Amino acid sequence: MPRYAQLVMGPAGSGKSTYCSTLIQHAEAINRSVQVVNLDPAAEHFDYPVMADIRELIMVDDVMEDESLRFGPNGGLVFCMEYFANNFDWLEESLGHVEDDYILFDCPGQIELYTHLPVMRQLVEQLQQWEFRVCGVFLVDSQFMVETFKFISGIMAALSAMVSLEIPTVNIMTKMDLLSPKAKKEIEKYLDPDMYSMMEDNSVTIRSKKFKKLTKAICGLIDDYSMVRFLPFDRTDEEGINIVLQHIDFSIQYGEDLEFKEPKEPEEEPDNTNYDDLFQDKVED
Ligand SMILES: Nc1nc2c(ncn2[C@@H]2O[C@H](COP(=O)(O)OP(=O)(O)OP(=O)(O)O)[C@@H](O)[C@H]2O)c(=O)[nH]1
Ligand SMILES: [Mg+2]
Repeated sequence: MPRYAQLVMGPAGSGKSTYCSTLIQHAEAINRSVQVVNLDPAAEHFDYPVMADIRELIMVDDVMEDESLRFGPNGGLVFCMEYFANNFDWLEESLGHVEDDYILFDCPGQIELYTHLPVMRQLVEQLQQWEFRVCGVFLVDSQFMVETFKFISGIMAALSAMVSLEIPTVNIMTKMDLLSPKAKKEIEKYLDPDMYSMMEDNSVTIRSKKFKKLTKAICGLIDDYSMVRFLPFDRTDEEGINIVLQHIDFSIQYGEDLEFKEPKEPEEEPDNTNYDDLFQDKVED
């Protein structure tokens, strides 16, 4: 039986930990078992119960305080993640071997982890060896997406994660609840973007010919291959959260191998039910 994992990624402060805790609450409400593993060795606050916490293995503060290493916060994080990659047996022990497990991995926000460092890919390969089906969930803050150029750089970040990890990826625009109704309307065009017309709208503001050409080529590439779409995520909207979850479940075929469970019997049957009435057409005299 497979197990299922979401790698929750995205730039610093994009809402990864909030996404995890929102999803945990949603899963509880719909009676589904979902657990979280914190993979951020610099995490200070999160409000979900963890199945495992990388800080039990290594913490950024300890690495930064080490006199022989002398790392700053970013170098310290990279050191921690490399240490983690050399100690996957810690993760294996913490995860145990439960079939049908569904686990969210709350990852750190340093973008270099998803662009050129090998650790996230090594993690994916390791999880796959443990029979996990892994979906990447890439979060981008909607506050930064209301302008075309910010949007293109958000897409490029999501794309580099997709290309370097080679797993199905669902891209999510977070913090939709903070947008005004006008901004919400404005952002709709970014969810399933028509890059060519977006480019046309903004090309007037680009003065350099070469830069215009490059931006056009990038937009064309994104559009031609329909490579990036975003799903809106509003933590106050249960229906929207459900749609996001359905997309992710579909990409890792969650539910296909689950055994059918009998629905719960109602506590008490109404004693005036006449089943013959329900199943037979009544003939009126
Ligand atoms: N209103 C609102 N605030 C949000 C939402 N998601 C995150 N926030 C706020 O944004 C800030 C950062 O959220 P986190 O969930 O900690 O972001 P993160 O991506 O885990 O951050 P790092 O782990 O530091 O990279 C917090 O103050 C959250 O309360 C959201 O959907 N709506
Ligand atoms: Mg976080």
